[in-house]
Order: sequence, then structure tokens, then C-alpha cells
Amino acid sequence: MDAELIVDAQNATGESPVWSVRDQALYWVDIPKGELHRWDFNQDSTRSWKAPQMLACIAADSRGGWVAGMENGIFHLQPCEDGSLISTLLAGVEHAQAGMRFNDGRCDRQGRFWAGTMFMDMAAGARVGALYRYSAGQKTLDAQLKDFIVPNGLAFSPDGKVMYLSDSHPSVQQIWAFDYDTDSGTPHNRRLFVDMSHHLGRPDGAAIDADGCYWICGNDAGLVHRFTPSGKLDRSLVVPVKKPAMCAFGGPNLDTLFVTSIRPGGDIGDQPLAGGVFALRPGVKGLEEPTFQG
Ligand SMILES: O=C1O[C@H](CS(=O)(=O)O)[C@@H](O)[C@H](O)[C@H]1O
Repeated sequence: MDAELIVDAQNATGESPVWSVRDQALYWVDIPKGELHRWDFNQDSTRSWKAPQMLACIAADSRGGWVAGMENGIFHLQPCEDGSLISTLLAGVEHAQAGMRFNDGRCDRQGRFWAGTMFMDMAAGARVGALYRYSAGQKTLDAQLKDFIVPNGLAFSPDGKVMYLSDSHPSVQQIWAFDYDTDSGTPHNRRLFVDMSHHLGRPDGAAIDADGCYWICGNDAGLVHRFTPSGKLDRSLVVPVKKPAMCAFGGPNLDTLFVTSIRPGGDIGDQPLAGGVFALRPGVKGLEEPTFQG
């Protein structure tokens, strides 16, 4: 199955693809450039907006616009027709140290926004990242889980009762599953779901399909893996870049797997499409992404 390039975005770090059923469009971000992008399915056209800070993860807000994890907090973003982006701080974060930002994030099936933080100099291996939950009206954020280097791969099972989370750092490369209390929004009973050091690529962004299988980008390996709910590798799909970053189901029938990617600095050698957004037809359908409930 061939991956089709849909946008030659040349993203530095393309992440957080989200299919909007309402707009019939794929939204995603370029983290270090602080850009929000939209690819319109019917027009095959792209628009972009610039945020005032690094922009790491987004979830559609049921009241309009987006909830986003950025450098120093959770923001509301309103992209405007004139090309401007109105950003409003919803809740600030007290990072463990300077030089941190949000990373991967999404809503649970009840519409609470979850996002993790990391120290931007990944090479330092600083275990200072934390996972935060943001619910409407909150003004401050409390860490729900701590001691991550690069929290990533956040996803929720179709019934919302299992939460998945990984750490991408080369020294960790684990994906965990938690029982998730949908009433209180609390993860517990953490256990190893997949040890990615036994598979190709580091775990990056993830998506869940309608069968409850977990799709995870194998960063550095040019692969997107599908794991069954029991943690067994079902298949691996190839993308024409080494660093796929995150995937999301979308398209009118939710049967397309969109994959964003990373364009490393310096000589990109044999990967001219690095940083692009790709579409795959994996033969399974995804689920509509939950919106933030304000
Ligand atoms: O900045 C990020 O980096 C890593 C990818 S990489 O190590 O640069 O290849 C990624 O896992 C993370 O999600 C992203 O925010």
C-alpha cells in the first residue's frame, strides 16, 4: 500500500493531526514554528496560521476554535478568515524547570483535554515531563502523572476505559496502558502495553481505530505500526520518510490514515518529502476525534 503525499509541508516537527468532521479538513501543527495548518479535503488547498509560541497539540473546542498545548500553558486558539490567530491563555503551567513546553495531547472520550510536557533539549534526557488534564473553567494545572522525558502516544480506547501513553526518549521507548475512570478522568493500574525497543522505530504520536487497535508512528524507522489491544504487532505500514510523527484517521468515511512527519535540520539526503503529510488506506476505519467540552 502506497502512502500518498497530500501536503509537501516541509514541517520541522509536524504533529497533532486532527480530522475535523465539521470542516471536512485535516488540521495539524508544526511545533517549533508555532504554526497551525489546515488541509481542506474538497478543495485540496492548505491554509496556515501563526501562533505566538511553539504549538504542540490541539483538540477542536465544541464551542468553536481549538484548545492547544503550547509553551507555557493551555490556550484557546481562534483561527480567523483574515489569517490572524486569536490566542487566549486558559490555564498556565508551572514547569519543573526553564526550557520546557507541551508536547503530545488530545481529549479523552468525555472531552477533557490531556497533554504532556517535556524539556526541549531532548538529548539531556531530563525526566522532568509531566502529564496534565485540563477541564473547562480550570485556571491552574496540576500534574496527574510525572517523571517522563518525552511523553507521547496518548490515546483512548473506543469505550474510553483504557488510556495509552508512551515515552519516546531512546532510553525509554515504552508504551503503557492504564485503566481509565471515565467519570473522574483518572488513570490507574499502569502496566506495560508494548516495549517498543523490540520493534522498529521510537514510539511517537498515536491513533486508535474502530477495532480498538493502537496505531503508533515508528519514528526513525519510516513505519506506522498497528498493535492489537493485547499488545501484539498486527502490521506495519511504510511511509517514504524516516521520521513519521503522528497519525490520525480522517476523510469523509474515516478510512484514511493521515501521517505527519519531521524534517530534521541539515542535510536531508534521500528524503525530499521529509516534513510532509501523507495519506494511507489501511483497510480499517477510525473514530471521530472527541471535541473539548467547555
Ligand atoms: O520534538 C519532538 O521530538 C520528538 C521527535 S525527534 O526526536 O525530534 O525525532 C518527538 O517524539 C516529539 O513528539 C516531538 O515533539
